[in-house]
Amino acid sequence: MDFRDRNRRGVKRLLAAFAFALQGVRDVVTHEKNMQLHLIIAAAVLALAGLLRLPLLHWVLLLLVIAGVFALEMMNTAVERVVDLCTEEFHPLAKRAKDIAAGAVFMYCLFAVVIGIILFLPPILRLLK
Ligand SMILES: Nc1ncnc2c1ncn2[C@@H]1O[C@H](COP(=O)(O)OP(=O)(O)OP(=O)(O)O)[C@@H](O)[C@H]1O
Repeated sequence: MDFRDRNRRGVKRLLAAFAFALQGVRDVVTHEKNMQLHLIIAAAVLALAGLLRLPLLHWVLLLLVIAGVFALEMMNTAVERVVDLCTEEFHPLAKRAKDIAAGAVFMYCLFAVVIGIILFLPPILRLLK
């Protein structure tokens, strides 16, 4: 499929967009260490949720938070790549753009940890009693 072919219509266009999006997912999963770390942590969190038999609503919250981390990490990577494309020189604006994008992931992860504590602490304490 040629990315310059703008004449695709209907299902073909949808399938092409889907294929390009999957290429993006494969790209970050294979090349980005941070994304690989997020995947390992997400797998561990979901395994723990299974062991502790968390209620369905808690599973939904966990999946929302995990999806948010994945999506933000991908947007951060996209910002990094675009900045690298714009300049290979040191530029204060390039630094601000990259650091703000990384800060967005950090902020979200911070709140994800708090949500994790709220969801996991009570069943863990119950188990230890
Ligand atoms: N072109 C640039 N101009 C100014 N500062 C930059 C530039 N590129 C990166 N930086 C800054 O240098 C630091 C390290 O960036 P570096 O490029 O090593 O990692 P990254 O691009 O943020 O992530 P990755 O390692 O995943 O590519 C960050 O604070 C970043 O903002």
